[in-house]
Amino acid sequence: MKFVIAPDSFKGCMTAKQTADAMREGLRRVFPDAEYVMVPMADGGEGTVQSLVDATGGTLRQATVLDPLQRETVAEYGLLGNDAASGTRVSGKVTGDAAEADTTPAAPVAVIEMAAASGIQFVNDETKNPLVTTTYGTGQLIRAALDDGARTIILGVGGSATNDGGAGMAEALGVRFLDSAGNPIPRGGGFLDRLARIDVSGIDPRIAETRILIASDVTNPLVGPTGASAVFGPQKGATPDMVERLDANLAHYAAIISRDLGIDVAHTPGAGGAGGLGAGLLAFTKSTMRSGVEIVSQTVRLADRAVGADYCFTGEGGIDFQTQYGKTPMGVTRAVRSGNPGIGVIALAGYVGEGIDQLYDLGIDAVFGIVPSAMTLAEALAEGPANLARTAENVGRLLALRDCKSR
Ligand SMILES: O=C(O)[C@H](O)CO
Repeated sequence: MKFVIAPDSFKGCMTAKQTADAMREGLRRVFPDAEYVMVPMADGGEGTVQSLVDATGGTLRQATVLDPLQRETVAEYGLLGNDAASGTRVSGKVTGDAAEADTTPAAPVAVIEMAAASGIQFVNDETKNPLVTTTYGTGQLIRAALDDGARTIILGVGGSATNDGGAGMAEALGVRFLDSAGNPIPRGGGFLDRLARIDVSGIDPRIAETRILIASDVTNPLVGPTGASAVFGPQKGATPDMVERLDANLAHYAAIISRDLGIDVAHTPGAGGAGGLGAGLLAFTKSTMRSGVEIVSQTVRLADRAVGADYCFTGEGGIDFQTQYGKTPMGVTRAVRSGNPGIGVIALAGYVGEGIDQLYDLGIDAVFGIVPSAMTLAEALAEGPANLARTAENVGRLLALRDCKSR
């Protein structure tokens, strides 16, 4: 028997690696001699750095950067390791779009979550203010990864405190945003109306050799009623007046980008991710926007690793109808089925919500909740690993029975 174990984290309870370990522990009680292919997963959101570092035997790195309010903080990012896919080095070899730009095959691949430097967790009800928050720290993280030699960067976009169109990120990489007198404008989305000219002559030359894979959590455009400011501004503290001002500023920013760089970012799907960081990345770097779980699946070569497997166990803290929209269990299902159409896919979750029957139609064979009885959230979190292992064991018992009967 061969199992692929490819879950996301159970947020607040277990990392993806701990989740995978608990699943394997349960299955091992039934199938002690089975082969287990361990692939901790993520969808580009929180936990992506940890999962990819764990999946590839990579390293966690730290850099001192500015948080969204321009206070110094230490943020983590990752460099992928060599043992992603059955010992095959991942270095610079993300298949698909990234491979084309991979001018330095031996260069490490970095993984960054923008929220590590510019996330909403850095502000509170008193300090959140998307007029002034900046993605400068995300640019500093990119720089740190370049210093490490990375020329392919997987960048998780989302969970931000910012609405600056990625101008802060670009500034940290050497782009200058100037007013009509030729002076730099202040950082923050509230000041982009002062932008008269963009000067890219000082951009870090390594950016031209670097492919950035944007793993965005949304497909919203930069501006308009479904844009960054209107949809995500309020959660960052924007009042209706501020939303209007921020949206107008991003439209002005997009117009100057179009005039000075010849790139249209106003309406590109995903450009509105993380307060328009998606737009800034598309404008100032060699970036490609992709589904986060697809990027992660390709990076760890999940489809290849599922060849010959009987079952794939995946899962996430919560599973419901939204799982079909780019969440890890769905992405894992697509990836393993592409390499192995006959594989059985079983999803385990802490919470099972409405609409999971849609997932059956999309290829997930069965979904199981792991909580055995009514309990508080604190209890469910504390007992998560044991509950998960027990559920995996019980599903394993069913599989063993089926196996036995079919013989
Ligand atoms: O950071 C944000 O604005 C949201 O997560 C959407 O990307």
